[in-house]
Amino acid sequence: MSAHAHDLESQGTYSLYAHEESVIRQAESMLGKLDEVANGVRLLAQAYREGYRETMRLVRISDRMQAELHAANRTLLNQAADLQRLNKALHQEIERREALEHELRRIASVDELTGLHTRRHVLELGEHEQRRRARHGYDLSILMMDLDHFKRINDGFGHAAGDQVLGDFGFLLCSSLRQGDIAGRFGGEEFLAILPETDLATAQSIAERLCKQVRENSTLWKDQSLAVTVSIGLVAVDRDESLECAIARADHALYLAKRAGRDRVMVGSGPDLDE
Ligand SMILES: Nc1nc2c(ncn2[C@@H]2O[C@H](COP(=O)(O)OP(=O)(O)OP(=O)(O)O)[C@@H](O)[C@H]2O)c(=O)[nH]1
Repeated sequence: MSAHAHDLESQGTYSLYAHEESVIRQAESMLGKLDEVANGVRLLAQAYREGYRETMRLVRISDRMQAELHAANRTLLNQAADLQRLNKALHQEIERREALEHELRRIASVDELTGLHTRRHVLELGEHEQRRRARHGYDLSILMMDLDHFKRINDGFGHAAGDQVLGDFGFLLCSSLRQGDIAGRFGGEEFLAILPETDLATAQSIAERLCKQVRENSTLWKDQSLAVTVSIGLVAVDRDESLECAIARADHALYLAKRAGRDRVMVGSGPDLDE
């Protein structure tokens, strides 16, 4: 025993296993470090799990958003197809209305029986002509015509025969006027012609010629020849006179033609002399 060991022993603190204890202490210290490492690994694993959970949450949100976007896209496509269908239907409806409007305008302006302008339309065109003439100062004449004893045609041969006579007169009137003249059916068997750039003398010769043509032509109706004549009242529209006044004067001249025996042309008096 060394003197030092002897001293320690004598003090009662000497350990026989000092070396082993040192090894154990080192091992314990290592175990402590291993614990620290294990704790670190646990923390890392925890962080990894949380990160993974967050990633999965984001993936789920992204999937949901994608599905929603897909659905929204499908809805938009459906809506676009609906809009296209609606647009097509609207176009068809617009076209249908335009055709209807066109047909209504045609019905309102063309007399079915004679192919001439209707009363309303011939008046519109006459007003337009009167305004044009007021600006440019050319002559303007009007003829008011009425088939004579027309009732006899209807009564004797039937309404359809009367319609045929009216149609034939419309055709004759149209073909005896110039391009630019305006002819309309004013009432049942009454007609109005507006002759722009035509003075009274020219209008009179046109009216006389028409009177003669009607007299010389007849309507063929079921192997029968239906003769008819026409009476005509004629005026030259005065400067600043309204179309309405001029028509009233022509109507009065027509009345005088009827009273004088029909089948003739009567020239109306001037607006100042006309009562
Ligand atoms: N067929 C047919 N007849 C019509 C039409 N519109 C009117 N009328 C007839 O025309 C005839 C006109 O007769 P009135 O007004 O007495 O005149 P009118 O027999 O021509 O005798 P005046 O005018 O005096 O020469 C009536 O019988 C009406 O029924 C029509 O669109 N078609």
